[in-house]
Order: sequence, then C-alpha cells, then structure tokens
Amino acid sequence: MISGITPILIYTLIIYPAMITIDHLTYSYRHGFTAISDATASIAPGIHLLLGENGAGKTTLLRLIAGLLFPSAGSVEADGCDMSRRCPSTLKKVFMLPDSMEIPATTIRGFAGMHSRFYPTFSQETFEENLHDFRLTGHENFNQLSLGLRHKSLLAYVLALGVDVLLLDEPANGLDIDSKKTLRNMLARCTGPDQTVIVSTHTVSDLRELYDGLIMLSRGRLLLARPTWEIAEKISCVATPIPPADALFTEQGPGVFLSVTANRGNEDSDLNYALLYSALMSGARDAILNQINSQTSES
Ligand SMILES: Nc1ncnc2c1ncn2[C@@H]1O[C@H](COP(=O)(O)OP(=O)(O)OP(=O)(O)O)[C@@H](O)[C@H]1O
Repeated sequence: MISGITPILIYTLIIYPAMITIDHLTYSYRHGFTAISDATASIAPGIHLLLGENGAGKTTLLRLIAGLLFPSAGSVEADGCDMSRRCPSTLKKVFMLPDSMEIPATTIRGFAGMHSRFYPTFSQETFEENLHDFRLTGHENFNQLSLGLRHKSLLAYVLALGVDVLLLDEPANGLDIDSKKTLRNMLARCTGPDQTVIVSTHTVSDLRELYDGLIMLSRGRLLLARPTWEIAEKISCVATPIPPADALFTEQGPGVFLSVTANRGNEDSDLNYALLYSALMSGARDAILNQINSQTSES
C-alpha cells in the first residue's frame, strides 16, 4: 500500500490475499540510473492497468515482478515466493509477454509445443479457441507474419498458459479495431478469479471495462496501486458544462469540462483512466492522492 492500511483494505486482503507483494523495491541500471525507487504495494488477483509516462519504469517493474531483473534493494514476492530466488516452482506460475518477442520456432504451434512443457497449467483447448478467435491457424510462418498477426499469435498462446501471474507489456500494440475487441473478450474469458494480470499500456480505452485495479508510476515512483472500486469510492470523474466549484482537477473536453472531484455522496461513477492519468501528472497530484488515500468517516 502507498499510504496507511485502511480497515477496508485489510478486509480486502483477507478475502483476496495479495498475489504480488512489492516491498521497498528499488532498481538501478548498471550506469546508476534508478528506474524504480522504494516502491511498496500489494497487488491482489484481478486485471490491473499499469500507467506511467514514457520512461516511468513500467517495463522495469514488470521485469522485476517476472524475476528477469534482480532488485537493487527491497523485494518482489509472487505467491509468497521471492522472485529473485528464481525458484522453478514459482517461475512456472509467472509469465511476462514483452511488447515485441522473437520465438525460436517457425510457427506459434511449434513454439507452444516446446515452451508449454515448462507451464503445467497450459491448456491446448484454450490455445485452439484463442487461435480460432483471432482467425489464425497457428501453422503460419511466424517470421512472415505482420507485426499485429505475430502479436495475436503470441497472445493466443500466453493467454492459454493459465499462469497465476501474467504480465503484458502493451498487449494491444499493432492490433486492428476488431482484434482489440477479441482480445478484450479473450482476456475476460481466460482470466480466472485467482489469477493476477498486469497490463502496461498507453492506450487506456482498449480494455477499459476489464480493469479491477490501477497501478500508476511516475519517474520510477509508485504513486498508486489500488483496486478500482476503492479509488471510485473516493473520487468521481464527471463531465459537466461548467467545471464543478470543488473540482480537484479539470480539463476541457469537446463541449464539456472533464473533472476529478471528491466522491462525497458515495456515488457510483466509472473511472476515466485518461483523465485520472492527466490529473495525477498535474499539479493536482497530491490533492488527488490525499483524497484517494483518505479514510472514510465511518471507517
Ligand atoms: N537496459 C537499460 N539500461 C539503462 N537504462 C535503462 C535500461 N532500460 C531502461 N532504462 C531506463 O530506465 C527508465 C525506465 O525504463 P522503462 O523501459 O522501464 O520505462 P517504461 O515506463 O516502460 O517506458 P515506455 O512507456 O517508454 O515503454 C528509462 O529512463 C530508461 O531509459
């Protein structure tokens, strides 16, 4: 957690124990640049949106969670195991799909045949269904596919792995409009209640309806890692003809003002991730984080 632990959050963590625990995590590249600085968070099962500006440290964080980088300080645990120990029993439960990936095989089926042996939860049936939904046979020569088709082949495979922790770096990159809809349905179908998926993206609209949590990084600092319901309980994203007097942040949209306000009436409101991102990147950041981290009066 970024701030104090609220009773609601304790309740949440008891009902849904954290799959990923990040404790004072710091990572510096060899030349000394610190890409992740003292990050602490608990991430429960569900689909989480990871946001941050270019160079914020999103890929570095995903690689640390996957055990592909070793922390300079602090730790990352997945399912209770320290990822830097690279225990085979934990590694088979975690997979990171980078934004571009080469495969040591001519077809995605050939790759799946070799690679899935390390992932006992892989489902051939789900893989077939995913290939079908993307209108792929899986017999296409991978290196002769377009960028989008290569990406769809990989997504069809990794979403069939059934791993506890799936880390997706820009999964909708290069996908056409219909394929993005297919990906959204596939992700919903392939993600069980005990799985944790983190989606790093700059395009927040593609999978908007799916997110259970929001993680926000800026300049290597973890600003926020919370379930979306908890954020929506504290703030509202509203569109009005004139900005509300108590708006914490406002930007002008086409014909309306888009604002972030405190959710004083405990009203249900959908989070506008693009608006929230702009708000957290503005001078209103502290006011919005204070509001999100504030205790509810009855808690
Ligand atoms: N191998 C590396 N060696 C040195 N510095 C690196 C290396 N990889 C990344 N960095 C630096 O670490 C910082 C975080 O990079 P990272 O790739 O994690 O950011 P990101 O949030 O994923 O960015 P983007 O949205 O542009 O993909 C950047 O300043 C980047 O230049």
